[in-house]
Amino acid sequence: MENPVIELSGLTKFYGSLKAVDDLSLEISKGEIFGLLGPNGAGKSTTILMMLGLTEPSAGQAHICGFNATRNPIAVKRKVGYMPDSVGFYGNMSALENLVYIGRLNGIPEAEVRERSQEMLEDVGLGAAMHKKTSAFSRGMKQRLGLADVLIRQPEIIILDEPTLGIDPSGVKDFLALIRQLSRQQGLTVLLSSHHLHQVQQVCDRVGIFVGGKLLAEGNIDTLARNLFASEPFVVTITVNNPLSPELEAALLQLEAVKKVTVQNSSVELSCTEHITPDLVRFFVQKGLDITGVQQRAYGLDEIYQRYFENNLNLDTPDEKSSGFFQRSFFRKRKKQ
Ligand SMILES: Nc1ncnc2c1ncn2[C@@H]1O[C@H](COP(=O)(O)OP(=O)(O)OP(=O)(O)O)[C@@H](O)[C@H]1O
Repeated sequence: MENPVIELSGLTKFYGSLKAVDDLSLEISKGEIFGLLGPNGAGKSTTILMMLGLTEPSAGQAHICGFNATRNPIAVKRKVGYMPDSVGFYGNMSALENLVYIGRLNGIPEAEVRERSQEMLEDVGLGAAMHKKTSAFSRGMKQRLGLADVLIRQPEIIILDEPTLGIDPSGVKDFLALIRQLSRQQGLTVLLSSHHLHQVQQVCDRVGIFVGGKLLAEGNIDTLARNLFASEPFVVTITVNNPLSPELEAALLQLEAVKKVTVQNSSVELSCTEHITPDLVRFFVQKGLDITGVQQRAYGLDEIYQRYFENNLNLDTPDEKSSGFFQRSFFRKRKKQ
C-alpha cells in the first residue's frame, strides 16, 4: 500500500480469556476514509484504544505515522485526534470560549488561539453559533464542536468512534459530508467506527467488516460485492403483468448465464453470471409477457453484510451491550428465514 499511516499487524487483545481482538492486520493510507464496521462488542473500541496506546496489545503491533503506539504513545497522541462517541464541554461557556480553552491547553500561542478557534468553528459550520453557550447546543452541534476540538490540534489522522450516535438523519448526512469535505481539503486520514452501515457506505472509501474480534473482510464496496457475489454478480428483477408459468421458469433456467430464478408475485428475480439484461427482456417479450419494469441491482452493504453474517456470525459471542442495527436477534431472525 502507498504511504500507510496506520499499520496494524497481528493486533490481538485478550480480556481474561475473552479474545476481544483477534490477529488484526490492516493498513490505511494517507487521506483515506476507512470505516470500521461491526456490531456491538465486535472489538472496534478495543482496537482504537490499542491504536492510541491507551491499552496494551496482548500480541501484535500498531504503528501510527511510523510510531509504535505502545512504546511511543505521546508521539501518537500528537498525530491523532480522537473523538469519542460522546463529547463533553463546559456548558456555561460559549463554543468559542470552550475551543480557545482547549487550544490553550494544547499549546497554541495566545496570539493565534482565538483566530484559529474562530476559523475552526466556521469550518465545522458553527460560525453563527460560536457565542452561544454549549449547554444550549443540540447533540449534532456538540458533535461539530467535538470535531473542531479534534481539528484545532492539527492532527494527521482523526479517529471518530460512533460519531453520529443520537443525531437526526439530516444532521447525520450533513456531519458525514463535513467529514468528507475536511478530509479531502486537508488530506486528513479518517478512521470511523460505526455500526450504521448506511452511513459508512455514504462516506467511506473503504470498509472493514469486524465481527467477534476478527476482520472478516475489507475493501471498497464494489470489491467486497465482487468477491462475495462472484458466482452470480448480476441480478435483474423483471416485473410482468402476467403470472410466470413453471414452464417459462424452467426455460429461463435453461439459459446458460442464468443460475437462479426467484418468482414473487409479479416480479421475477434472475441471478446471472453475465450481464444479459437485453437477452432476458427479449426472452420475456418473445414469450408474450408484458414487462412493466426492469431493474438491475448493484450490491450494497446490506447484502454484503448479510452474506458475511450468514456465513460467519458466531451466535455465542458474549456481550449484548446495546440495541442497534446489528442486534443479534435481528440476525437470528434472518438466519432462520
Ligand atoms: N475493559 C474490558 N474488560 C473486559 N472486557 C472488555 C473490556 N472492554 C471491552 N471488553 C469486551 O471486549 C469485547 C469487545 O468490546 P469493544 O468495546 O471493543 O467492542 P465494540 O465493537 O467497540 O462495541 P460497541 O460498538 O458496543 O462499542 C466485548 O466482548 C467487550 O465486552
